[in-house]
Amino acid sequence: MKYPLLETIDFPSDLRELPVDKLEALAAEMRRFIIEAVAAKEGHLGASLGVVELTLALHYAFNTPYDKLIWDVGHQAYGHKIITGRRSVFDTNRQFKGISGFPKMAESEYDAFGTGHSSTSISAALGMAIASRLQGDTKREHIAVIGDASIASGMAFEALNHAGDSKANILVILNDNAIGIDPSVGALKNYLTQVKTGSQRSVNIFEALNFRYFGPVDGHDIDKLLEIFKTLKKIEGPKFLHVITTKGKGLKQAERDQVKYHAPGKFDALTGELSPAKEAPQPPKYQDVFGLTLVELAKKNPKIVGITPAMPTGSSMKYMMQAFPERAFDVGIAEQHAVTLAAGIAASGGIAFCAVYSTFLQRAYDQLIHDVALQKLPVVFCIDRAGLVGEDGATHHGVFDLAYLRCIPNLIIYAPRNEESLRNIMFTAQEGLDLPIAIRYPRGRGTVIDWKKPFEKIELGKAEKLTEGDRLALIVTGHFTEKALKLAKIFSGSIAVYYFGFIKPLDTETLQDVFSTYDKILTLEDGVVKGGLASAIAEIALSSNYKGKIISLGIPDEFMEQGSTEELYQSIGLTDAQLQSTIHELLAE
Ligand SMILES: Cc1ncc(C[n+]2csc(CCOP(=O)(O)OP(=O)(O)O)c2C)c(N)n1
Ligand SMILES: CC(=O)[C@@H](O)[C@H](O)COP(=O)(O)O
Ligand SMILES: [Mg+2]
Repeated sequence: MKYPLLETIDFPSDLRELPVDKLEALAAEMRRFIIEAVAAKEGHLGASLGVVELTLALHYAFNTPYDKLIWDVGHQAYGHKIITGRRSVFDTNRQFKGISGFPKMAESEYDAFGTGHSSTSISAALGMAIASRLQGDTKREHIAVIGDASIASGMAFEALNHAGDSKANILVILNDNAIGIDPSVGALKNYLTQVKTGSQRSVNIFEALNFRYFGPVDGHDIDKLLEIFKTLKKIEGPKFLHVITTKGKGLKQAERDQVKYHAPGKFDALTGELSPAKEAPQPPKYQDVFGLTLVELAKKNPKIVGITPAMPTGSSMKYMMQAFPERAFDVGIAEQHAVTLAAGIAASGGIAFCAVYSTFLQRAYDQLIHDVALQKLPVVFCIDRAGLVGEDGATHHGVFDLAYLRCIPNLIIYAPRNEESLRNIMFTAQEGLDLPIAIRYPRGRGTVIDWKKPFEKIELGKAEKLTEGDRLALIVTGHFTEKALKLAKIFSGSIAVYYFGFIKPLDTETLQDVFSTYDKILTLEDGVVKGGLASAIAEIALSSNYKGKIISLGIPDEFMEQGSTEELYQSIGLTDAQLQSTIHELLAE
């Protein structure tokens, strides 16, 4: 047997049959299992390696699934999945039609709450604890395992504030490894460092919030964890356990380069070395174009300030942070704060470029409306990971932004068709706007660009006709414009491609031309059709009494699961080949 102990554990009930002295060996097997699985299939590595002992100790000591265990973010729950009925399908982790890379209630009764976005676990656990109490069950434990970066988020603080003033049976376990995806930031991080080094002698802030505080304890010492859990199980009410772990524990490279090995892509399971990069020259990532262009612009424009909530590497804001440490801020997992901080900078004459993943910007919706748009503060939102993101799945796809932004007055919304137009809109925005702008672009690489090409100012609100064609108007936005151009080539002379970079303000003049010329319009976008570009066009078509046919392609009205973007496109008819046959049918009508 490759994993003699692990293969005997299908569920936590099996685990609880093992003598305690076997748990360390089991932990070593679990670690090896995770390393082999992630090396081959990719995924989040460091976080799961760091909580192997904690995972085993929790399921050993507590009566899951009766006791509720919630993993904050959930990217560290691979070990949990492996011992809760999913070992045999773990090779499908994050794959199309496979298991999710995050806890998911529909997947297992052991996944007490679905996660993916951070800092929700304490609120959810508290809600469950209140419900248990109301149902007369005072014995059930409700456990939130939350990382040091995630606990610094406002939402986690709101929950601590509430929980500490309750009698709820809640155990908050702070898994402190001093890093998020990038190094943790902020005063709380400094405080936690002082607690760990013993230099913090004043009041314990968690005790001050009325939690029974335990720790700090070595989170890789199973015996110690079990001993503390024994004590904690006897205590009713809110409890807080501070656990110290090492992210990437057990794989040398992952411990050494914790940022890279957060989600390292494919690597050699034996050596830990990353798979070599592809040899063929590749177009740059949108993220790098964003990050390097920002530095280029900031060199000339001292008003520019960069902000990212906890994603300096992912968004490439790190380039600005390296070049201008005084003018670029990683504010931690604090999307709401990031947006209002940007509003404050704009209110005082600065030009704030706020880089946020589309899915995480959902957190800051009120700030967008109330603090930015209502006051016409010209913040530049660089909305990264717009569209389908792939293997992270439903929690992370950035498909709602066009719909949720389009209804906000005063907001300009632009989706560059390639990296060159991303550079040009950034240039245009920093020249000075009267209104805020949201620039949305996808994860990954686009087309080859000429970095030396001088910037060109983009005319706000203007659509472009990119190809001539007499039978069908194809209205497209964002990076899907490349798809549209390929189609125009195939159906040469038949399809007129209109690139609507601006979803708001919408170029109604060009639209009227389209309405008066074509009796068939196809709209194409990588966002939800309901509320996005398609809806914008339909609204004007209705008010213009357009009598032709409009077909709208994009993300349907359902949550898309995980898979490669190509597999996901295939599942909704958006591959190049499927689009070609759709157009073929349309033209044949
Ligand atoms: C609201 C939100 N913002 C950003 C992220 C991206 N993100 C995922 S994991 C992570 C870092 C989490 O760090 P920590 O809580 O310390 O857990 P660790 O990875 O160290 O186990 C971040 C920023 C997210 N999932 N949710
Ligand atoms: C768990 C989480 O939220 C992040 O690690 C996320 O998976 C990052 O996504 P990117 O890989 O697109 O930066
Ligand atoms: Mg951490």
